[in-house]
This record gives sequence, C-alpha cells and structure tokens, in this order.
Amino acid sequence: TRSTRPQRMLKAVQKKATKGDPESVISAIDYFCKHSEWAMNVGDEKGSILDSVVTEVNPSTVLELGTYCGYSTVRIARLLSPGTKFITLEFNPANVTIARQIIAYAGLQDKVTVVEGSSGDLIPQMKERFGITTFDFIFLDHWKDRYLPDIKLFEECGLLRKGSVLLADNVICPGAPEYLEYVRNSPRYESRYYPAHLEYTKVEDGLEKSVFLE
Ligand SMILES: CCc1ncnc2c1ncn2[C@@H]1O[C@H](/C=C/CNC(=O)c2cc(-c3ccc(F)cc3)cc(O)c2O)[C@@H](O)[C@H]1O
Ligand SMILES: [Mg+2]
Repeated sequence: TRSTRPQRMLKAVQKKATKGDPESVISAIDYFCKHSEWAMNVGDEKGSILDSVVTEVNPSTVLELGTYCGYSTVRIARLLSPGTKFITLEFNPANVTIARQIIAYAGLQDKVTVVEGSSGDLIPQMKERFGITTFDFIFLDHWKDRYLPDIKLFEECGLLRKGSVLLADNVICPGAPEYLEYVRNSPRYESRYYPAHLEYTKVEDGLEKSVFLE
C-alpha cells in the first residue's frame, strides 16, 4: 500500500541527513517540505522564533503538544541544557513511530520522552507519571481547537508558575481565535504576537507568546 507523508519524510531524513546531527535533520525536513511535499512542521522561519524563545527561557521543564513527525521536537531538544525534562505528547501511534525515529536519527532520544496519548488525558497525569510540578516552557502545536481547553487544564492542574511561558503556533493560520481572545484578555497572562508566515509559504501566520503572571 502507498506510503504516508510522515514515512516519506523519515526516508528523506535517512537519505539526506547525517546521523547524530540535529541541524542536518532540520535542514533535510525543510528541504523535503520546500521541494517535495508540504507538511505541517513549524518550519524554518517560525522555527527560528521558537529557537530564540527557548534559548531566552532556558527551561528546566518543557512540554510540547502535538509531536507530529518530531521536527519542532528536534528544534527544541537540540537547545536544552543537560538534565532538562522534555515531554512531547502525540495521540496518533503512526506519528509516534515516525517521530521517535526522526528524533533518534538526530541523536536526541535521551533528551525527550515521546508519550502516546491525548493531551486531555495526559496533562492531569504529568505530576504522578513524570514527577513534574510545573512547566517552564510549553509549545502548543496540536489541533487548534484544543489550545484553549488545554491551557485551562494547565491552570486547573497547577502546572503553571509565575513566569511560565506558553508559545502557540498557527494563531492566524489555521487560527486559534478563542485561545487568542483568552490569553490576550486574561489578567493572568502577558501576551505578545510574533508575526511570520505559514511554514514554507507566503501566507500570514505567527506565534503567540504568553507569560503566566501569578
Ligand atoms: C486531542 C489533543 C491531542 N493530543 C495529542 N496529540 C494531538 C492532539 N491533537 C492533535 N494531535 C496530534 O498533533 C498533530 C496535529 C497537529 C495539528 N496541526 C495543524 O492542524 C496545523 C495545520 C496547518 C495548516 C494546514 C493546512 C493549511 F492550508 C494551512 C495550515 C499548519 C500547522 O502548522 C499546523 O500545526 C498530529 O500529529 C496529531 O495526531
Ligand atoms: Mg503548527
């Protein structure tokens, strides 16, 4: 049967990238998406903004929602200090399989744990299963209608502390209007928009960075 796009992306990484070299894995995926098949990775332009926010926060605990093929997982993991706890959640088992192989090809398998399941089920288990009390940095890149319910879940589960940083992809395209309205109007967050473009296109998109204040 015909291969899937994530499977073809993995093949491109194995063909083009150097094992153990995260930069070459990132470049191989960006090349694949620019010249072979578009895919919903955060991409190089928004990826550079992601890099700068991760570097600025220098987090000890990180959560990513929506691993997909592991592109942003590799971008984040390559910047983390030793001993950082990094968890990424993905509910499609086929994507978990591809992501784990792409992360391992980059040599970053010891930096991050890919957990299979839905964020709604797993977020309340962070403390008991992974010994996490609060997250310093959270990257939201899963189904866009899950951003708002999940940020409320973080609050309910006491997983945010003063200064926790949430960075959300696609707040313009496909868009997360309810989430934007919430973080921009809530007195509990300081929010800032980083304008960019939809990965590998000229369509407007951007990232929203929200800092939890209390
Ligand atoms: C249930 C909670 C929950 N728990 C755990 N894992 C979850 C999950 N909900 C989803 N996943 C997994 O995350 C990934 C989905 C990510 C969703 N991302 C976009 O839809 C998107 C679209 C465009 C775009 C598409 C077409 C266009 F024309 C324009 C833009 C661009 C982008 O950057 C985008 O991120 C998949 O692996 C899901 O299995
Ligand atoms: Mg995205």
